[in-house]
Amino acid sequence: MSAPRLLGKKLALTTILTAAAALFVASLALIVFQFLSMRGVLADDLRVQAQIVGNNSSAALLFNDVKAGEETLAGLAVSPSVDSASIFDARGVLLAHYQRGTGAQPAAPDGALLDAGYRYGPDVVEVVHVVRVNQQRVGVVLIRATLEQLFARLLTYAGLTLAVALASLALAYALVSSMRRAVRRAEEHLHHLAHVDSVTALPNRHEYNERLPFALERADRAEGEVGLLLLDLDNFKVVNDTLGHDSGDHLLKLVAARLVHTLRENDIICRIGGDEFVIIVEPRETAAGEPDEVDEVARKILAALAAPFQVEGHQLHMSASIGVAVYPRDALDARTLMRSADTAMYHAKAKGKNGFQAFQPAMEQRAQKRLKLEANLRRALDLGELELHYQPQIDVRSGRVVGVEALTRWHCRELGHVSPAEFIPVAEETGIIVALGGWVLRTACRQAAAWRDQGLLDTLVHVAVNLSARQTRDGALMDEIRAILDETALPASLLELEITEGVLMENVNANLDLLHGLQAAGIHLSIDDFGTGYSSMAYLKRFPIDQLKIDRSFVHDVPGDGEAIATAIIAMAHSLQLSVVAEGVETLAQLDFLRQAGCDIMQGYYFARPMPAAQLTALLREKRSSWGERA
Ligand SMILES: Nc1nc2c(ncn2[C@@H]2O[C@@H]3COP(=O)(O)O[C@H]4[C@@H](O)[C@H](n5cnc6c(=O)[nH]c(N)nc65)O[C@@H]4COP(=O)(O)O[C@H]3[C@H]2O)c(=O)[nH]1
Repeated sequence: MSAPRLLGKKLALTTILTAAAALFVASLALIVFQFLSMRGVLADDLRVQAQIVGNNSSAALLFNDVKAGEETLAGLAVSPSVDSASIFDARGVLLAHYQRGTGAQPAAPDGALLDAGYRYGPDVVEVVHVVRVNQQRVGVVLIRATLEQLFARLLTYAGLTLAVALASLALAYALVSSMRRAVRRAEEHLHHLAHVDSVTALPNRHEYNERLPFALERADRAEGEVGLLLLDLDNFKVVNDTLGHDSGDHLLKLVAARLVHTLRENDIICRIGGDEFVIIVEPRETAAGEPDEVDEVARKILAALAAPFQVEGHQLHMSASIGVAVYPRDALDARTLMRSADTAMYHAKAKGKNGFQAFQPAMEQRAQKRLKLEANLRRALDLGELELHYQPQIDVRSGRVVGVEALTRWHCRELGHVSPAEFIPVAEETGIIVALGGWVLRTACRQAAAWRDQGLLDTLVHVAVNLSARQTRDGALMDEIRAILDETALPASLLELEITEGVLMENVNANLDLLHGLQAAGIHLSIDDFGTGYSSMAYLKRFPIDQLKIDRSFVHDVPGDGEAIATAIIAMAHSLQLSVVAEGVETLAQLDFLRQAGCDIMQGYYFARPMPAAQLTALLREKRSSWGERA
């Protein structure tokens, strides 16, 4: 039995014992009081009877009439408590006597009794009455009553009192016990709510916070280790957003059940929030050469999650990213251990998800670097450190510039030149992208409007701007774009928005609404990095898009391994009446292959690198139609 329960039981017992003692003392006082009052009533009654006998026996005393005296006393036979009664004359000589049953004849009352008029013995009451005629004492009546009957009644009374006391004690005990049970149930329920996750029935973050230090203490005593695995489901948000929260919860339950089924009983599995789980593993000692047990657990989990989940009629493929940190190797306390696992998890995500990463100290340095980058990025806009460069897109058939892609450049005072591939993801995670994306849109539209005003857009049909995932989720995006187009007076048809295939597929339904809204506004839509986001023809048909951009990685591999994919993408795009842009074209061989495969537009270092607006303005002024040659 647990210590608080034992204490609770002891407390209840003490309460009951105290109540019993109080009841006992109260009952005893009641009984004594009852005894005294009953004895008082009896004495009063005897006094009245003695007076009556005295009044009736004055003649007998005056005439020494024994018979008359005895007749008077005989009347007392009706009083069951009267044991004996006697009449003495003035000299103290017995005149008449009445005795119930057998008993010794009493002596004449002594002076003390005569003075007091009554006397209590252990089991008798004696009452005397002095008989006077004309103020002369002619005799004394002595009545003696036994207390036996009073005791018998007192016994019944005490029995009743005891029975009532015991019954109330039993009732009190039953009440206290049922109250204790109710309180215990309430406590257990509260404990359950506070420590157990209501969706998966796994221990929650609170419980995790309590259990991890214990595991670390055990490891200290046994000079062992504790592995902490931080697991984050990949793209769980997509399930929540597309199938609804009930399906999301259902999936979490299934994931939890699979974890429980896969792991050992003494591994502690907790859900610490959203789609995050932690597993505390206390590994056995592994011999040299044996695989690390904690890493093995991570592999087992990934394998277990690989099979699809059936959620309300849908077959869902889930994966997870796991960060692993080991105490005391990677951290010396619970908080740092969690931070290390988190850093490792972040790296697992960055490495393409569906994998695990064990913590390495270098990761911490990278995390510090990232923090520095974030702090600088927050100031970049205000300090005017950002600039847009523009990279031309060339129509393969006409050799003219038909578009430019706006790409952000950041020259940080502290960190020097930082690549957008590095800072855009940070801007995404921190939300800075909302302000940054707005600035890019406004600057690109302003520049395009300026080129238009200068008559430089005769061949240029679009200025392309990248939209990040966070921006697509921003409900205010449509209004912001409209406001920017109004402000810069740029026709919507000159603006092209590029959304990566991965972002588009993250939340198909919400993005469909957004794309329809953008299309209705007359904005050109292009899918960036196509071929990497697993979208199917069925999805593509549903999206109101104008153009696909073949991902750089495939272009890099043509001629060669990328040929089949590039050809397939071009064929598929054309069958859907979409134009195709190949990005990252660096060589003549790539250009030739893509031209022959039917690619419409190309972009890459072969033609021109991204350049500042002024430089592109000069190039546009030349109105060159020979972009097909090198820039
Ligand atoms: N190796 C090679 N690379 C070429 C060639 N031609 C162009 N590139 C580079 O390829 C990237 C094309 O942009 P992206 O796919 O949209 O990929 C972009 C885009 O996803 C993101 N990004 C850049 N600017 C912005 C922005 O303003 N907003 C958002 N949301 N993302 C941006 O950062 C990514 C990287 O941008 P950059 O470093 O400017 O890199 C650019 C560009 O400089 C080539 O022939 N060879």
